[in-house]
Amino acid sequence: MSKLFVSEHPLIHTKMAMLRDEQTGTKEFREIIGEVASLLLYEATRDLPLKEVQVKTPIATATCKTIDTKLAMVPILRAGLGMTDGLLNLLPAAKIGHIGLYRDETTLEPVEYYCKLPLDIEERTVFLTDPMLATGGSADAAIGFLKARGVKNIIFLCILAATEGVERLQKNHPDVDIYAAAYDDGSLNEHGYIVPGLGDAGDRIFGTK
Ligand SMILES: O=P(O)(O)OC[C@H]1O[C@H](OP(=O)(O)OP(=O)(O)O)[C@H](O)[C@@H]1O
Ligand SMILES: O=c1cc[nH]c(=O)[nH]1
Ligand SMILES: [Mg+2]
Repeated sequence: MSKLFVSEHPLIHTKMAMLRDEQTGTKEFREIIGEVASLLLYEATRDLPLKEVQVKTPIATATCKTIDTKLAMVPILRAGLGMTDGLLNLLPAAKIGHIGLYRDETTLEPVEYYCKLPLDIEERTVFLTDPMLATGGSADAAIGFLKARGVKNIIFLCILAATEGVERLQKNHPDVDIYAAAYDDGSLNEHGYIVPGLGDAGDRIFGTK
């Protein structure tokens, strides 16, 4: 079964409290989403492979280590975009793909409207990002697209995960580790929203409601 990492870091706890607060406005919400995404990526890159390199310092040659895999970020539009700048702060050379999905409000099923991925995506370790993992339908479908393109190493990063979504991903994609800044262990409400959650992440990031 895949790993579920849920952060217990005091910085993330504090920022999650601000994200959950209904009084937090768009500017601050967007900034904090980026900060939490960076902190989460720090954890999610911990096990990446390393290679030795020789670096000439002003004094002598040092044996150093650098990441030994090609990387890509793939945000699930639209809300996943809110995490991208935070990730690029740590890995500015990563390639970026986009998968456009929205969740049908009635059926809660994901509807695809866009997909553009780096040509060599199958050679890359892919960080798939979406702030919210609710029913898991959107992440499940996005992982399916990546696998259909031959991607073998996928790590899913989200700000808030719910039990239903985690169980769905672990059942359908046991090879994909999940990194969440927080986890809400309860049922979704009648509209498929995470409880207590943080509301509609896309609307809060982009100020559309
Ligand atoms: O786990 P699920 O039940 O699929 O729900 C999560 C999805 O719902 C939200 O997207 P939404 O459909 O609101 O689109 P948006 O990002 O354009 O706001 C969120 O950003 C996820 O993509
Ligand atoms: O709670 C939820 C569930 C799905 N999408 C969101 O933005 N929030
Ligand atoms: Mg939304």
